[in-house]
Amino acid sequence: MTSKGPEEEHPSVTLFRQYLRIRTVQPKPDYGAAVAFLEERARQLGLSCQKVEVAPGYVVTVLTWPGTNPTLSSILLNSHTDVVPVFKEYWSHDPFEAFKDSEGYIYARGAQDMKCISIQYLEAVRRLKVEGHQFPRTIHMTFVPDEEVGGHQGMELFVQRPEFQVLRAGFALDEGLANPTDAFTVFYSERSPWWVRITSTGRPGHGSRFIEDTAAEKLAFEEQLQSWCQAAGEGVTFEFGQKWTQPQVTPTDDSNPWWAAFSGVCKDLNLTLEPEICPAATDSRYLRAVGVPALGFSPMNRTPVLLHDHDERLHEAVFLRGVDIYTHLLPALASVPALPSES
Ligand SMILES: CSCC[C@H](NC=O)C(=O)O
Ligand SMILES: [Zn+2]
Ligand SMILES: [Zn+2]
Repeated sequence: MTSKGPEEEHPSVTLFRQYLRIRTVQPKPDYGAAVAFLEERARQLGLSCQKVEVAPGYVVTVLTWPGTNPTLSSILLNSHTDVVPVFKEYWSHDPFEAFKDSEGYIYARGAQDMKCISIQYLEAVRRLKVEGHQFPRTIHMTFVPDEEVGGHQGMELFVQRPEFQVLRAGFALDEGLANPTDAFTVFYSERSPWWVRITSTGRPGHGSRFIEDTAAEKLAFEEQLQSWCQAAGEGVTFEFGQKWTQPQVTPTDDSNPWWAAFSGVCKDLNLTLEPEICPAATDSRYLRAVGVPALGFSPMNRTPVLLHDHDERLHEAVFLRGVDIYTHLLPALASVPALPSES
C-alpha cells in the first residue's frame, strides 16, 4: 500500500495517530486525556460510557453497545491505556508525534502495545453500527490503566468490583503480540510472573545471582529461595514483587464455543493462527482467574515484534487490516448461541 497525503489518510488511521499522541506514558500517564478522548468516541458512536475509578486517579472506562438479548453474557474487548517509557535519543522520530513515513509506517510508543487494538475495536464497532447491525450479545469495550506496571491499580481491582459483575462478561479479547511471519499469534494462557526481591544486609558489594527463568515453574522454588537465604546467614531475606499462582487456560478446541467462533472466522478469512502460551503477563490473567475465558490477540502479521522497543511502529495497512478482522470477529462472537449455562 502506498502512502497517502494527510488529506487522503483513512479516518481510522487519523484517529489512531491522535490517540498515539496522548502521553499515557509510565510512570506518570496522562490518564485524564485518554479518558476524555474515549468519552468523545463514545459520544460520536452513540455508546454509553461508564467511568469506574478503581483507585484514586485510576479510571476504567467502559463503552457499551447493548445486544438484543440481555439474558446472554457479554463480549469484553479489553485494552490498556498506558504505555512504557521511551529513550527518546534512540528513536528516529518523536515517539509521541505519531509520525508516518513515506512507506506508511507509523512510529509511536503504543503503536503495537496496544493503542492500535483500542482504536481497532472502536472502529470495528463504528463500522458495524453504521451498517445497521445489531447482535444478540452486548459488546463492552474496557480501557484500563496501569497494565504496564502490573495492573494492580487497574484490571486486578476492576474484576473485583460490582461494576464488573454487572457486565456479565462471557468471553474476552485482550492483547497479543505481532508476528513477523504471515501467521497470527493467539494466546490462550500465560506464564505466571514471580518477581523476587532479595535483600542481603551482609557484607557490601554485589551479592546477587540471577535466577534462571524456568526455575520459577518448579513447585519447590519458594523453599529453595528460603533455604538459600537461610544458608546465606543472618539478615538475608526475600520478598515477592509479584507471585501469580492461578494460571488458567482458555481451551482451544471446538468444545469451547468462543474458540469455535473465533477460529472459524479466522479460517473463513484464510488467516493462519499460531496458538501459544504468552511469554509475558497481561490483564488476561485477572479475567481468566475470575472465570472469563480470554484470548490474547493483536492482529499484526508480517510485523516485527517491537513492543517496548525503540522505534515501535506499525504499518497503516496492517492496522487497517486489523479493523477488518475485528469487523468479522465481533459479529461471530456476539452471536454465539446461548451456552448451556445461559439457558
Ligand atoms: C502480549 S505481550 C505484552 C504483555 C505485557 N505485559 C506486561 O509486561 C505488555 O507489555 O503489555
Ligand atoms: Zn500491552
Ligand atoms: Zn507493554
